[in-house]
Amino acid sequence: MRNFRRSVWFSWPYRQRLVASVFCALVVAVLWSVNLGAIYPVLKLLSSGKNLQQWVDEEIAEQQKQREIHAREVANLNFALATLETKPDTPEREKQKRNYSADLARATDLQDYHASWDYRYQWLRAKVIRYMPTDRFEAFLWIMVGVLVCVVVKGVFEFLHESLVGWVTNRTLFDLRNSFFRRVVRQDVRQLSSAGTTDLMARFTNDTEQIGSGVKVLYGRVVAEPLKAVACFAAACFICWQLAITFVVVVPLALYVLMRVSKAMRKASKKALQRMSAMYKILNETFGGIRAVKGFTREAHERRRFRQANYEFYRKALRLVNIDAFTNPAIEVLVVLSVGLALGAGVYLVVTQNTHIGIFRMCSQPISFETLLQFYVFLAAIADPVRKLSSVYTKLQGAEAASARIFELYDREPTIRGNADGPRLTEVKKRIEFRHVCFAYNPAADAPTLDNVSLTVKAGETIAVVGGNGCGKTTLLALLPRFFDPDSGAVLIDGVNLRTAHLRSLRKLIGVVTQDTQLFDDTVLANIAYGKRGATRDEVIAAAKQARAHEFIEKKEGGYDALMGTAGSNFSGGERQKVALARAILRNPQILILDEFTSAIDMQSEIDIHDALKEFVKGRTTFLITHKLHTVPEIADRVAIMDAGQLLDFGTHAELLARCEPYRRLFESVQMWKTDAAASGGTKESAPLTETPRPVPPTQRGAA
Ligand SMILES: Nc1ncnc2c1ncn2[C@@H]1O[C@H](COP(=O)(O)OP(=O)(O)OP(=O)(O)O)[C@@H](O)[C@H]1O
Repeated sequence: MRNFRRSVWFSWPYRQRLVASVFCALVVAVLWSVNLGAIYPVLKLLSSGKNLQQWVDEEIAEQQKQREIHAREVANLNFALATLETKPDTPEREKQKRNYSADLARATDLQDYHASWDYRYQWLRAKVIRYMPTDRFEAFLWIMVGVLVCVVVKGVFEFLHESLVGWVTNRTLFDLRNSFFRRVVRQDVRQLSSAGTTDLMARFTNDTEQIGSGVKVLYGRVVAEPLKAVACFAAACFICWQLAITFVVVVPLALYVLMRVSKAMRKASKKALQRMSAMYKILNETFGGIRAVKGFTREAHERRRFRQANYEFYRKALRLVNIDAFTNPAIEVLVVLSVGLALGAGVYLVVTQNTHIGIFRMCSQPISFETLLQFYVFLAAIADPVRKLSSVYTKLQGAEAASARIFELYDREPTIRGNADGPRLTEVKKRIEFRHVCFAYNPAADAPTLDNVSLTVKAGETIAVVGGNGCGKTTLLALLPRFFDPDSGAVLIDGVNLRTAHLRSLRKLIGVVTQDTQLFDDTVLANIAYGKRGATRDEVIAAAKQARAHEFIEKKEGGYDALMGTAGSNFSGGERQKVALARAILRNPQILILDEFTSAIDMQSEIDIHDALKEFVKGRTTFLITHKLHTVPEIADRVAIMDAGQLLDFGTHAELLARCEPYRRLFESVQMWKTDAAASGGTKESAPLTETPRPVPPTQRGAA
């Protein structure tokens, strides 16, 4: 339960409310046993043929009579013992002395017992029964009214208890979710992509809900139900503690059963939560990619996948249900066994009117039928809270499994640290340098994604990064904002190793526009303003104009206040890219990374955007990943050509055309493709780089 204890710790700030809830539970427990205790006087009224005053007076007289009898017995035994002391010290005298002493202890005990009951009846007579009507039926009605009042008061305290527990539970979850979010969002890209979005969502929703049920039963039932049981047990002990003790002999067995069940429950809960995560994943993939599903008519395939995941969850959930279902009857059998043991002993005492069972003294005087019945009512009343507690245990185990999943991620320390004391980067003065950089997403399994890449870019340059699919262009530039750190080698800005630099200052220097635009379900205005904290509407509009987005935004119903939909789904791919570009422009970054940012933009807009960019990139260092090589000469100062994680060559367009065979072939093929497209009606907008260039020997590589 270590993990669940950590979840519960989030309630600590609200301990005062918890204490108040425990007080309410205590009042409820006391009133619960008081109500049950009303059975005894009612039985007495019915069975004895006397009113309450007569009954209590008779009881007082009886107790006093018994007390006097035992007091006389004590005096006689004391006298006998004193007489024995005067006789010679023989074994016979010692034996007699022992017998007398035992009798004296018993008689003193009985004298005290009757004295205490005398006192209790006297108290009852003076404080309660004195005010009761002498008519038996009227007295019964009074008792019933008393019970009703107790039930109403109990109801009020029950409500307060539930309400306080509900408040603390929800507040605990609120804080836990916030804290969990804070911890997770700090983690770096590699850690978050390994967890997977849907699994994370499942942990935030389903798992925290499960913890919520655990916390609720902990503060609700785990506190209130034992208090009820304890109150009833105390009342049963008040009647006859020896009989009550026989009730608890089964407790070790019950604890053993609960322990076994808890272990099974914890395992089953963990598996069920994992299956639930898997189901979330399929739902997310299917509905997130619904166009692909429908376009490729894969509904049946998705249905099968979902059915399988759903079936797996159903099986695990069924196991949970079975364990839970087993707990209740098992505990009930044990409770009935305990009640049966205590009741059996009580019935024996009533039937035989004995005070002993074998050598054990069970009570000081024979038990009446009414007393046994009242005793049984208290024991039976313990069964209800105990039964409720048994299901609590299974819930707590579920919460432990969920907490384990939450804290597994919660405790993960980010590998990329903020470097609060590191040098702050405010601008790029001289150069950005990739120095012998090697990187693999999974160093144990994969070949390196980047293999000894060295590249030096002067401040203010625009660099086109080109190469075939999967050659490592995006990965290389992801090292710049430190989405990842190189496995070996270093990335430096003006000689400062980025590993040591102040992370926030570094990221503030950079604006990124990716092909996958990553927009939020908010207004256009909010999406563009995301790039700069506190941006005004005018600034947003100016940025949108530069990104050639203003026109289509104005045409949209709602203009800048139009909602973009989930991941910008209310807008076309090209429009989304223009909004993402406006966001980066608004940030006014020193370093601009444009990763195939015009892949979905039409030819005319692309020409417009390039015109705008020519102005915008002045004074900034810009990296442009592109497959559209025909745009390279007009916008890029130099070109880096990559293949299979290696830098093939680096130089100006003219230099590469002259010395880099793969680049020349690529460029020529793009030119040919463009000419063909123009001849066939010009329907093709731009020429993609389809051919992966062959590596050239290192001697031919351009120096950085
Ligand atoms: N998160 C990831 N985990 C594991 N491997 C990855 C991950 N992202 C990319 N890769 C792999 O790393 C290699 C380089 O990917 P990268 O995205 O850098 O290529 P790219 O040159 O930008 O490709 P493209 O032109 O298609 O965008 C690819 O083989 C890709 O499969």
